[in-house]
Amino acid sequence: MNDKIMEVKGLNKAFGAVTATNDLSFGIDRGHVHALIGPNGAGKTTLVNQLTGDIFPDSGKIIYNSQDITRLKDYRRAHLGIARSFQITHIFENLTVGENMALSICAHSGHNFHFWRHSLRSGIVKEKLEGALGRVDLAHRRHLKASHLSHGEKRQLEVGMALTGDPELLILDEPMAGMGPGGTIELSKLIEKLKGTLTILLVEHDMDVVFSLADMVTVLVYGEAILTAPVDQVRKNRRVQQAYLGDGW
Ligand SMILES: Nc1ncnc2c1ncn2[C@@H]1O[C@H](COP(=O)(O)OP(=O)(O)OP(=O)(O)O)[C@@H](O)[C@H]1O
Repeated sequence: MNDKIMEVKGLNKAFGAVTATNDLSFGIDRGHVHALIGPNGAGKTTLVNQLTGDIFPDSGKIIYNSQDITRLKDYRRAHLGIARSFQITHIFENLTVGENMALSICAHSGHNFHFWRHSLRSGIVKEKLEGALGRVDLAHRRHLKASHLSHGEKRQLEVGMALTGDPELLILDEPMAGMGPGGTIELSKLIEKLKGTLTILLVEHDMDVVFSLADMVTVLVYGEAILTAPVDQVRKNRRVQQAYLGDGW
């Protein structure tokens, strides 16, 4: 199998007169944390929406595990192993942490949604629940209502829920948004821990987080990928400094 889990080739997407994705090409190496950076309006969310199948490009190709998925529906991409954790939390505040996770496990394993509480008694679900809670360090919070979690812990839960489908590629869309320093450290630790167990595409504005976690970085400017390179090269690149990081970098 190709060592690129995903390749984007000549992708174009316009909204009326706005070109949000402009002949964009880059690849993501299997097992890497690959960051996507760029100023506001650079087209990061539009690109991610095309990778997950929420919107379709006008032209160009998206190849995943050597398969052309450009026109594949979002749920079919999820079945192929692409998971996304959103900027806005998608958890049930009135359910406990354990219940949220169990619900996600049941949804991914095809259990009847109406009987998900019942399926909590199933040994397989229980075992998966233990693993899922442990993976995101929330085992000690399992009986707490999700509404009582800190902002950072909610993100951890959300990432945990995205992981219950055993994805190969996890897309994290601005996971640090709205987070205090403590939450950022905790979530960074979690991403560091996940590193190597799956491929992560990290859309992130916090450059300290990007530079400490990413193996490779793609820089978007006006919908174009102006550079895909290891962190050190991105830091030093003159065009990136001028376009995005400012001359202070
Ligand atoms: N549904 C839409 N209709 C019209 N224009 C859109 C739509 N979605 C995005 N755009 C435009 O496309 C461009 C890219 O937007 P996008 O949200 O993808 O950028 P971004 O890099 O994710 O920005 P941010 O960092 O602020 O989230 C912007 O000019 C935006 O206004």
